[in-house]
Amino acid sequence: MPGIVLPPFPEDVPTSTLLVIDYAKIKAGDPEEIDTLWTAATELGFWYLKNHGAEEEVDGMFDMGAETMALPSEEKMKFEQGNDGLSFGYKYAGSYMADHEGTPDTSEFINVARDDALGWPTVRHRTYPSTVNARMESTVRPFIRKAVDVTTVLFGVFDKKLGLPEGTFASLHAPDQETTSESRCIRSLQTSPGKAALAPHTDFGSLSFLHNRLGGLQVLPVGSQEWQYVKPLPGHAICNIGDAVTIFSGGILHSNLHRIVSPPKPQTSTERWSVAYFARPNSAAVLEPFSEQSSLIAESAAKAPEGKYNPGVTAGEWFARRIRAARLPNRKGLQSWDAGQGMEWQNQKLKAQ
Ligand SMILES: O=C(O)CCC(=O)C(=O)O
Ligand SMILES: [Fe+2]
Repeated sequence: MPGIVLPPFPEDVPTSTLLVIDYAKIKAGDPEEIDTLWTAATELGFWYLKNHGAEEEVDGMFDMGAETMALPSEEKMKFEQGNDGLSFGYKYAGSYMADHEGTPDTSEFINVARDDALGWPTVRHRTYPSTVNARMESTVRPFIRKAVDVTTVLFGVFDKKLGLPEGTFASLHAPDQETTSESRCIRSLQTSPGKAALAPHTDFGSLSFLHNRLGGLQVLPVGSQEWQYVKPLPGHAICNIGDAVTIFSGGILHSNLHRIVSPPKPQTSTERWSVAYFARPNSAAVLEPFSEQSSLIAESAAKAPEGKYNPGVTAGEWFARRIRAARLPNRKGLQSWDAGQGMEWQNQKLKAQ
């Protein structure tokens, strides 16, 4: 959104200090930068990423999101995700639960499957609104390609640090394998004070590459009782670890709880938009620690309570279960809320209320 001056992020709200990682240095193999990335990925599980080289594509994605959300509701609803565990397509605000009481969320999404964007014009999963199709080649595919490159480089660091054979994580995110990986544009509508626009959750997949212009994203660091804002920094992406990578690493890499609330004053009445890419494992990959390939992982997994990192499902099944459980029309009381929130939720449930 070039040219639009946004109100500043305030100085007087609790704010998380994320480490800043220089992607150019990571790519060049800088050992100090790699160590800082490792600290970020194993402690908070969130970090800023600068010099990622995707700014132009990200701007295009914000435009695509705005064009799509401006379509008449009945047009968007032709591409709605439904209640069967699919996340590609349009999600209307109010289709997810924002809390355990079943309050409707206030975030609207347009998600495009990696496989549909890379395979365009062949339809691999589903079709999309005209505004997405019009930008599939000029915007969506280039953004997804950049995001795939960035996440692949970061996965390479995780292979090395975890003592895994080179290419382990890359082959779990192979371009020729079916995946739930997707791009997302979000419009979050204002909520009443104290209510989330998107419920507390850990991300389902492997690694998220997020772009914010306004505040509203909050993290709940382990051991903290207080939600902390993540301040958007121009040109910096926000990256975070998802549950699948926590499982594969036997808990070494950390997926942290986060949520969206209304932007803090003086940003509150400005409409909030985000753009993201979610790298997720091949749908057929079984979610379990790579204990046989790495003694570090074996050691860490052995310390965890029985079954914690062995959900006994594939990445595709895990993902569909969580999406189904997040949908308000599928609500069956507290149980379905819990099932939708992910791994960290099980540990920090009480704190997050
Ligand atoms: O909009 C944001 O800042 C975060 C979105 C998010 O957490 C998600 O879509 O999983
Ligand atoms: Fe998230």
